[in-house]
Amino acid sequence: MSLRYKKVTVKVGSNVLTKSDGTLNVARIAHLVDQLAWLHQKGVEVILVSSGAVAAGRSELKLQKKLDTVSARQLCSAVGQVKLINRYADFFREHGIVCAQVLTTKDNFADRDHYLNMKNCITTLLENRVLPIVNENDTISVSELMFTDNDELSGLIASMQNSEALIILSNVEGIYDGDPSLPTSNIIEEIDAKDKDWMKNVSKQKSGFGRGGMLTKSSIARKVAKEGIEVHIASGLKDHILTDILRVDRQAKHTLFKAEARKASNVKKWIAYSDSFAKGELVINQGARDALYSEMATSLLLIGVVDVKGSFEKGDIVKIVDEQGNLVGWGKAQFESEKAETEAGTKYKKPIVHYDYLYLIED
Ligand SMILES: Nc1ncnc2c1ncn2[C@@H]1O[C@H](COP(=O)(O)OP(=O)(O)O)[C@@H](O)[C@H]1O
Ligand SMILES: N[C@@H](CCC(=O)OP(=O)(O)O)C(=O)O
Repeated sequence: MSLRYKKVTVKVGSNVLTKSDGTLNVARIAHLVDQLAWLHQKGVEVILVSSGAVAAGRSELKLQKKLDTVSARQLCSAVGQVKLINRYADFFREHGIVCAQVLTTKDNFADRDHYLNMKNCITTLLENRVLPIVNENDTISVSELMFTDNDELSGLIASMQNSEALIILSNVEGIYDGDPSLPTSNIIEEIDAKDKDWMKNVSKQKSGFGRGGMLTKSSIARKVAKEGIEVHIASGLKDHILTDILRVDRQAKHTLFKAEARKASNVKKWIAYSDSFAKGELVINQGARDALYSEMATSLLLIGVVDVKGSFEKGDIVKIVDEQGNLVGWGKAQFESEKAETEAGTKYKKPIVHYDYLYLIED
């Protein structure tokens, strides 16, 4: 019996791990661990991104007074993460597997050094046959600098670790072609990452304990699939779902985002997730935009830059927008903002962003 992948990132949403009364669904966690352990024993490298800390903490605490959102999140996650990780550790131990807790914040990916440090941490765990369990550190995350949700974090981890697949387990069977609560809606079984049409059916609606909803899952899934990683969105409430997705002799109804054949380089992957760390902005004209989107690998030259906003140093990430303010992509600046400003619109030879350090969002 063969398996589809040898290296996967699995993300589990809060609603899979909690019951409707908010308490941890211990039987569900045990069943997920059984499947993850089976994969681990078959030699698959697994990284688990698990939500559920806030939900687990909330059900444990009897709050004496009403707290503001930030304090409540800090308190609940600090208490809940301990409960959650202990459950995982106990269940994995029964399978003879050592797991590890990796708590992170968006800041830990801010520059290339931090990013590579995080990558090294997870790689070292995997090399030592330790199963990493990653979660955002909500206790110390600053609201404005948080991941939208753990879907975004799992996309980043899958990309950073060069996983072959990202499996997102939620409380729905996949992406529906209409309102998920209507009997007339059906699961879209396969999505081409280039296609956008189906997105109109995805609403902002989210489940009881979820943070981002299907909308973030969808856009992250597209982004990750375009980097050459297959993305499966499936129900974590279904028995054997993980093993059914990985075993070639099994099938399970869910949504698959087909990976694009072209694989992005490691540096481009890092830049793809660096939007919130951009220090400045380059406004480019239509000609430059067309050149960047042409079939040829093209660097951004200053001749096509009409405005330089903000202050940045050589090596900083800059945002690239068109004259209408639409986002074109991000890149690593080859020189500082002052020089870019002076030379903007000129035939200055050295590109402000080299193609190897340029990530374009598609239109
Ligand atoms: N077209 C759609 N197909 C599936 N789910 C959808 C769609 N539009 C909105 N949703 C909502 O997205 C929810 C899942 O996202 P979320 O609440 O973030 O879960 P999780 O806790 O797993 O991250 C579903 O429970 C559903 O209410
Ligand atoms: N770090 C949070 C995760 C919040 C979150 O993204 O939840 P979800 O949308 O259910 O994946 C927690 O552990 O509660």
